[in-house]
Amino acid sequence: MRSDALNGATLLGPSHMGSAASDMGMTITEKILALASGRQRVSAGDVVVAKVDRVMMHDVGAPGVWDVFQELKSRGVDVSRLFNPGMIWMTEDHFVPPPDPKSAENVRLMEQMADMYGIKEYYRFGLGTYGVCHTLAYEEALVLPGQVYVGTDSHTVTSGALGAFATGMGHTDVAYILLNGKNWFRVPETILFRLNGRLRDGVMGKDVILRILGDIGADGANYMAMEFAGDGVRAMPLEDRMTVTNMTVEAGAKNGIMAPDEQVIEYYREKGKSGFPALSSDGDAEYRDVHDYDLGRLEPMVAKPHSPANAAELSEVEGLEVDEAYLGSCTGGKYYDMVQAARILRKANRKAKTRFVVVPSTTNVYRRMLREGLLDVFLDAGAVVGPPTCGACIGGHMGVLGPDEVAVSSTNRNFPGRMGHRTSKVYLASPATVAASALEGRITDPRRILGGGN
Ligand SMILES: CC(C)[C@@](O)(CC(=O)O)C(=O)O
Ligand code: SF4
Repeated sequence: MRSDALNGATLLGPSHMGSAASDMGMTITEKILALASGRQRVSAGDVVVAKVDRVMMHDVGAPGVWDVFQELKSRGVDVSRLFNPGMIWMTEDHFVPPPDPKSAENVRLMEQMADMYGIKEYYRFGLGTYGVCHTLAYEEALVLPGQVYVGTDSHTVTSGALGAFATGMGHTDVAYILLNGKNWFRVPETILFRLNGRLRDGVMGKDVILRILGDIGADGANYMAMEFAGDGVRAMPLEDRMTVTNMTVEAGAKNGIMAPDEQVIEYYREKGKSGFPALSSDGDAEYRDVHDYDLGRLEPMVAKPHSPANAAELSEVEGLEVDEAYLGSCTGGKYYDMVQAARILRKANRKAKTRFVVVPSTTNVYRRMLREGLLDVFLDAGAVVGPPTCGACIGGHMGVLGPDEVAVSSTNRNFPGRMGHRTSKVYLASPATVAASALEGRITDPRRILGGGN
C-alpha cells in the first residue's frame, strides 16, 4: 500500500481511494494535482499530498492564522519559522481603511506577521498598490497557470480563470501549509460547462454564472471542480472570465477552472512571466457531468434574495425599485466591470435616480479610471466613489444597507444581512445591470440604454 504519512495520518493511494487508476485521460484539475503530488496520474477521489505553490492571506484571514499559530505554539509546535515566506503574499482589503478599532488592530497584526516571518509581498492601504485580493492576484500576476494556490478566502477560486488550481481554505489548513509547504487534497470530480457562442452586448460573465447557479443550485457542485471551456470562454475578456470562476464557490465547488489560452499566455508574457505549464484537459478526460450553454441566447440575469442561486431572468423583476446600486467587489469591481458600467452611463448621459456607490477593487483600477476619465463619468452620474476595499459586499462599510432597503449589487452574496441590516434585500446582477438600474432607480435591462433592445 503506497501511503504518504502526513503528520501521523496515513493517506491511501488511488488503489484504496476512489476509482482505480484507469487509462482514461485527465482533466486539467487532475493534471495540476498530479504534478503537485509527484504522480504520473491521479483520479477523482484519490487523496494526495500536494506541494502548494502560493498562499494568500488578507486582513480577516491573517489574524485567524495567527490564532492557530498561538494554539499550536501552546502545544509545543515550533511556529517561529515558515516553510517558505516567498510563497506567501498578503493584502489589506476587507476592512480598510479601517472603519473601527478592531479592523485597525487586524492590520497591525498583519504588519507584525510580515516583519516576524519576512513576508515581503505585502500590499498595504495608504502605502501604494493594494486592493481586493482576487483582483490584485490577477493584476500583479501573483499566481501562475498550473500552480496550486490557496487563500484564506472562499473566493480564491477566482484565479482558476487563469489556469491555476485555486481554492480557499480555513485558517488551520493555511497554518499547516505555511509550516509545511504542502497539504492533503482529495482530487475533485469535474463538471464541464461548455460555453458556446458569444455574449450579446449588455450581457456579461456575471449573467453566465448566475444562470449556471440557478440551473445547478447552491449545492450543485459540492466539492467538485467546475471547468469551463468552449469558444464562449475564448471570446470572453480575462476579467469577465474571472467573474465566472469567482462564483463557483456559490455552488459549493472546490475550484473553478479554465485552461489557459493564448489570451492568458500573452497576458502573463506582458507581465514578464513565462515558463509555466499551460495545461488543458484531455479529450477523453472523465467528467461527472457536462452542460452546454449557448451564450448568444443568454439573457441578463439576477439572483433574488437571499441566495446567489435564486436566479431569474432580469425580465422577471424588471422595474423593481431599488434604494441603492452598488458597483464593487472582487466579482464586479474590476476594471472591465467599471468600463462596462461607464458605457451605460455615457450612453444615457444623465444622473442616477438612486443612491449609487462605486468601489473600485484595487488602486490599479482606481488609477485607470482616473486616467481614462471614468471617475468623472461616475461622479457626473451622481455616484460616490470610495477607496478600494471589500466594503459593503460584506456589510463592512462604504454603503451598507438600512432596514428594509433594497439594493442591486455587482457582488456575489445576498444572504440575509450580508450587505447591512438583516431586513435588507440584495439582488445580485452584472455591472451593466447595476449601472442601468442606478440610472432608472429600478432594476433595468442594460440593453434598454445600450439600444440593443430585447
Ligand atoms: C472572508 C469572507 C468575508 C469572504 O471574503 C470570503 C469567505 O467566505 O471566505 C466573504 O466574501 O464572505
Ligand atoms: S469583495 Fe466580497 S466576496 Fe470578494 S473577497 Fe471581499 S468580501 Fe469576499
